[in-house]
Amino acid sequence: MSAVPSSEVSVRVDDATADDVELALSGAYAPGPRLLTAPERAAVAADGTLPDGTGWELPLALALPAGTEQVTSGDRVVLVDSEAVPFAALTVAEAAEEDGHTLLAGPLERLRPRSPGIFASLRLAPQEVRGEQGGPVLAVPCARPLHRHDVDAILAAAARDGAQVLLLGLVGAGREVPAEQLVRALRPLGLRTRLVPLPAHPGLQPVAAARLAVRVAAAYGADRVLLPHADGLSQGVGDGLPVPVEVGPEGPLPAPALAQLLDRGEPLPEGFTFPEAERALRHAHPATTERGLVMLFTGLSGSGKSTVARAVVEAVVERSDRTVTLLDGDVVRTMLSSGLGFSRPDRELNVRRIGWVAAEIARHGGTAVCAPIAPYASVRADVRAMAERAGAYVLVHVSTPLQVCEARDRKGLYAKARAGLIPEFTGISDPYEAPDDADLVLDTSVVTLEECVERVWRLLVDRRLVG
Ligand SMILES: Nc1ncnc2c1ncn2[C@@H]1O[C@H](COP(=O)(O)OS(=O)(=O)O)[C@@H](OP(=O)(O)O)[C@H]1O
Ligand SMILES: Nc1ncnc2c1ncn2[C@@H]1O[C@H](COP(=O)(O)OP(=O)(O)O)[C@@H](O)[C@H]1O
Repeated sequence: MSAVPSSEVSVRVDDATADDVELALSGAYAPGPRLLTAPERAAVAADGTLPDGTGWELPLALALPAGTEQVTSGDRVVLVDSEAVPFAALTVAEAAEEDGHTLLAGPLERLRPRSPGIFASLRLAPQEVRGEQGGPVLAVPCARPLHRHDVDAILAAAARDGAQVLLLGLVGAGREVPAEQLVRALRPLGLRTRLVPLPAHPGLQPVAAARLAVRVAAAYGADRVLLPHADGLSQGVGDGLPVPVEVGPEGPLPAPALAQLLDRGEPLPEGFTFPEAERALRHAHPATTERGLVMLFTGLSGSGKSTVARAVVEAVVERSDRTVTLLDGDVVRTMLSSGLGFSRPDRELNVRRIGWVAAEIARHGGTAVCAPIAPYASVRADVRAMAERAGAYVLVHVSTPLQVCEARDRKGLYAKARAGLIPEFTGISDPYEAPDDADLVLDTSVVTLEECVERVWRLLVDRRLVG
């Protein structure tokens, strides 16, 4: 039995961290079920080994979210996933300050299983997969559909070595192709497929990411590994691991050319891929004219956000096949954000909610047009991140000067704000942080409504967001 912890806090972790913890707990990660200490992380980052010489790439630790009570060595931290399941616990061995964050290290233990997710039967622990087969195993870690030339190379390599093929569909957080589409693309190949929740690690160098995939494949029982689309990365693997065979680098259609055809919704070259792979790709990467879209109009009260946004919605509906939802300030504040006021936390929550709903609309291929003041740059950055994960994002700054907005004073609010009757009024007694990342700036004191609409439309046409 473990010692009684000095204190216990709960920390909600993002999906990528939860996936990493899951792999550490399942035995797929070389350091075992634990998060790495500062010296270990430094060694891993510097030369791809733990201090004891074991090869390892991932400097896995837990950043304590801002606002969480401080923890120290000996405390227990319960990790809660995005479905609110307290699935693991960390006994803190080290709490180190790094780049303004507290990074926690120490042993992990499982508290309860996480929701297995879709295709649960394909998600097995390394030891279960290792127990499934005899003889040599050629593993192929894949994060995107395999095309004909990949499959030809896989089958040739397997035949050469008399090996069975094991497709490891990498499906963790941040992956380009969602799990369901990857499985649909891989299944018809008739090869043994297992899903591994290895998230994308944007901080890792490509060589390190490739090595990590090879190590995880080895943990799943592979003695040979094939990296599709590896583009020379396998040169850097070595280290006593199965030497990966490479397909590639790109096959007959380089990735940028493939992306361009998908962007334009044009046909792929005859015989390049399988129908299921093409379907999966088009689903994950729709033509730009069919991709979800979030447009955010930001600006002072009275700047013209609602007026321009409404006119843009009408133009988009009249001129394109897009279906549009207008998240207008009034509707949002009476429905989605009813009860919220205008303090900084309330405004942040209001704008985040708008961004979340808009991103969901975009995720399903729709168009969301939003027109809140959205005065804070940090929250607009969050909205941009949510939207870009789901589709395209366009930020329009309606930059009409304060004096003009105040002179318009359609709702009589500026007069009240000046009289001190409305506290925290944007532009008068509350800040507005003008964006420096706007795609378009419209000053409605000098640009007519018709011209505003045409400028937005031209931007959409230039970006191929409307056909
Ligand atoms: N204190 C204060 N500051 C700014 N605005 C105020 C305030 N109190 C009420 N209103 C009215 O609320 C509208 C702004 O709401 P938003 O949801 O767009 O604001 S925010 O993005 O959450 O900051 C805004 O509407 P618009 O004129 O359409 O922008 C105002 O009419
Ligand atoms: N070029 C223009 N574009 C948009 N609105 C304009 C323009 N010129 C004048 N206006 C007027 O400015 C006011 C803007 O109000 P509104 O669209 O509700 O702003 P917001 O949503 O930013 O508070 C409206 O009365 C509108 O008729």
